[in-house]
Amino acid sequence: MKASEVIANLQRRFPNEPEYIQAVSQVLGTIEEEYNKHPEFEKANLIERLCIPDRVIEFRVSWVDDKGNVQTNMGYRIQHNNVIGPYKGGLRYHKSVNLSILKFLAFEQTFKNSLTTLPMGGAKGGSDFSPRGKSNNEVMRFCQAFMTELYRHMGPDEDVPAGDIGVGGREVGYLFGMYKKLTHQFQGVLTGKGQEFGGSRIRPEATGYGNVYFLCNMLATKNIDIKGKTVLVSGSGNVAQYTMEKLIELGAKPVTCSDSDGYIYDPEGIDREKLDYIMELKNVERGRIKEYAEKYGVKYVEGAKPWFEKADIALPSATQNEINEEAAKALIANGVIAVSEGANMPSTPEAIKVFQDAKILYAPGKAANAGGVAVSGLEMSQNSERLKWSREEVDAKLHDIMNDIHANCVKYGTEADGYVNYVKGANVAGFLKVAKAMMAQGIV
Ligand SMILES: NC(=O)C1=CN([C@@H]2O[C@H](COP(=O)(O)OP(=O)(O)OC[C@H]3O[C@@H](n4cnc5c(N)ncnc54)[C@H](O)[C@@H]3O)[C@@H](O)[C@H]2O)C=CC1
Ligand SMILES: O=C(O)CCC(=O)C(=O)O
Repeated sequence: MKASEVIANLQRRFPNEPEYIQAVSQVLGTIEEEYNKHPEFEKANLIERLCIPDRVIEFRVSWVDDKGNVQTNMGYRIQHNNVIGPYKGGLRYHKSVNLSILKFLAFEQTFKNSLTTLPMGGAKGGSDFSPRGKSNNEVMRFCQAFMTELYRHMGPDEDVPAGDIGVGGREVGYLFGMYKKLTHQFQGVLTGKGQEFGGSRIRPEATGYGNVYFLCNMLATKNIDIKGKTVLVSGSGNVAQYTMEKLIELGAKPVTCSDSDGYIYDPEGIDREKLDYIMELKNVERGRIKEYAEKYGVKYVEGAKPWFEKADIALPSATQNEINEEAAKALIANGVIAVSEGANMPSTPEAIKVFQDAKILYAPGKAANAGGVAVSGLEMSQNSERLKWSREEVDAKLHDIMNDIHANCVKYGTEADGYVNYVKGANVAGFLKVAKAMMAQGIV
């Protein structure tokens, strides 16, 4: 396989899908050498079958807003690969959602899920519907309309969606209710469910906690303690909130967080009380992060990202391509020692190069944020056995999984000079498991 030729071919076939091509390019560039050690892969044209999703489902969603107007949105589900388990991955509701973004996310999910050690294939879905500014009733009607199409493609052994940007506990609840109504089945077909109806303990916390556990593993390779470190966090949604919670618990100091309008900088640190305020503001009142700055009298920067502030560590937890080359250079110039991605693909290829050239600790999302889907996998296990595990049990398993992913990155990513290329490590480890399963299952 020649990575550049495969990428050029995909670019020709999918000319309007830049995020998808970006994600594929990142992976192919790092697995090429390993792939070419296996002539049987090339003979089976494994790479093309792995890059192109198994299935793309696209549908119209019609719903009625509070004023009685009929609205339409697009709905999608990308079932990327199910060789190691049922399709699994979140749903994103955001006005920017399109095929390119969902195809990149589904592709990444396949490798991420492989890394978790659990039997889950990769998928992603969502809609260009934005819950922002909508009433609860509008969100409910939209979720119900979305499910009237999606339910045909789901099942506990077929495809198990969950949350992502714009889809949290509220949306998962409405989606689950409609699935149950349509099918008469109470099944583990969605994860991130409420604690009262089959949700796993620690699932809401898992992505953020898992990212901090992964970060601690990276720091440990340099004998660095997280205690006392200042941290730039972006986003203020699910991942950002529980990232900050774990940082505070471990004695680190988050000093920024953001939303799509801007970021706040609190040099004293966001403590437990201030985090409770953010959770209330974002999860209940659905307000803007600017209000934090007004309440606590700190700096708010409109229309900007937090990467130009000084800190020891950066944990991007908002969205794709939120750190560009210029921001990466600023982070390095300001002395950042580690970047660990809570979001999916938040760093551009140019930014990643800056981090790796500077030889800082840098973890890609598919390794560092895999704790969320891992606990989703544990939720599926609990649903299957009709049991609910304790917080301690789930957290211990999450710890083990993040340790295992870190060890695999070190195994496959350590370079001749001892530097751990976590991108290569994660991609090769994730790839090998999927590739071996594909070979065993024939050309299907
Ligand atoms: N929820 C989960 O379990 C997992 C989420 N992720 C990734 O983490 C990231 C955040 O997801 P969640 O916290 O679940 O979503 P969320 O909807 O709870 O929060 C998203 C946050 O990002 C901000 N944001 C969204 N688009 C933005 C933009 N264009 N510019 C600046 N800020 C923007 C929002 O204002 C919000 O604060 C996404 O990249 C998602 O794919 C990754 C693994 C699992
Ligand atoms: O929990 C899940 O199934 C999906 C999580 C997710 O969307 C992600 O890992 O990006």
